[in-house]
Amino acid sequence: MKSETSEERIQESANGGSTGYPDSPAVRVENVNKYYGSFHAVKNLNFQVGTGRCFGLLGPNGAGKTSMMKILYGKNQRSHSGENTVEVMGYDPDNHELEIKYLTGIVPQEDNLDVELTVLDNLLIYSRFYGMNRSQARSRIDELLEFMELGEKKGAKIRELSGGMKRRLIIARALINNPRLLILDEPTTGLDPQVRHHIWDKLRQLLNRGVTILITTHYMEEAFQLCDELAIMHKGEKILQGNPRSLIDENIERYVLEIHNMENVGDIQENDSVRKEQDNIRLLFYSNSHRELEKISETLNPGDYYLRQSNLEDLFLKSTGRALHE
Ligand SMILES: Nc1ncnc2c1ncn2[C@@H]1O[C@H](COP(=O)(O)OP(=O)(O)OP(=O)(O)O)[C@@H](O)[C@H]1O
Repeated sequence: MKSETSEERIQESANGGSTGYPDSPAVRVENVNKYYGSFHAVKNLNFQVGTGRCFGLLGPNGAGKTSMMKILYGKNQRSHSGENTVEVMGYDPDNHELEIKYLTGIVPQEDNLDVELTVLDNLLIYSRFYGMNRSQARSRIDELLEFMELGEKKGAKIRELSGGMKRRLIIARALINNPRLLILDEPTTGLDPQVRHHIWDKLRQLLNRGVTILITTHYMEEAFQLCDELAIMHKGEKILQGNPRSLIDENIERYVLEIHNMENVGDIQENDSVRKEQDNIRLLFYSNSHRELEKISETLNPGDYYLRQSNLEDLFLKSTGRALHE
């Protein structure tokens, strides 16, 4: 039996909703598709997000990440082209949008605050969507502004805030109903490194409190730092999934020699243990043997190259290609 009143729903959300036991996934996606007309934007997607875990969706522009996220919170209808399942905290978004609204917090890609209103009024208006009374809302808002370190901006108009403050406020807003699942679509795009690190720290604190996080990002460092697991999408399809460290270890050579000045580079060939890649500004040699790459580097000017461990960005480019997508 589901809760009837908004207060009960908020309480239920605080207690973990319909999936308040630790082993059940917070999100389950099986064979999900999304068509826009005849365009196939999400293709047979499958993944699960464990309760209290951080799951990342990565992919080039147009890969289908936002389309998938919107399906989860009911802003997009999935296409029913075959047997498929979507469950968010145990609910199907097709017929339980309201329940999901009470259990999740959404940080959309765009800043959709009301610019004419103050920080406080933006949050108060949002609290009404959850049926919170004014005193309940005010104490929650104070708590959240303190958490996101925006207390001093309570009376400020939105247009007086920096980009970083607006993003922090949108995260605070998404937490107003004490959600068990937080969905963030590129939460730190365009922000300076200090704000980005600040937001990562807050997201880690939420994870430590048991909140489940689903995030899309174009920042590989962000995905590596935060995600227990991630899926890389390409043209609507999932092409890789796993723990970030394991994905790197299992899918790309350990070391890379990056050559930035290609003017004086002779014709270095790839061989069985060295793989060559090139983009407009760099020549890259990948190998599991540090020594092999060192040997190549000995033929170069010291300032022209960089020998390092390969990372998530190397894997991302290897798996989704170096050509522009959209
Ligand atoms: N409402 C829509 N109508 C038609 N096509 C759409 C619509 N929304 C998205 N698309 C298309 O679906 C594809 C996937 O878009 P989506 O926004 O899901 O990608 P994304 O991976 O989130 O990209 P980005 O990283 O740029 O945000 C794109 O080709 C996009 O143009």
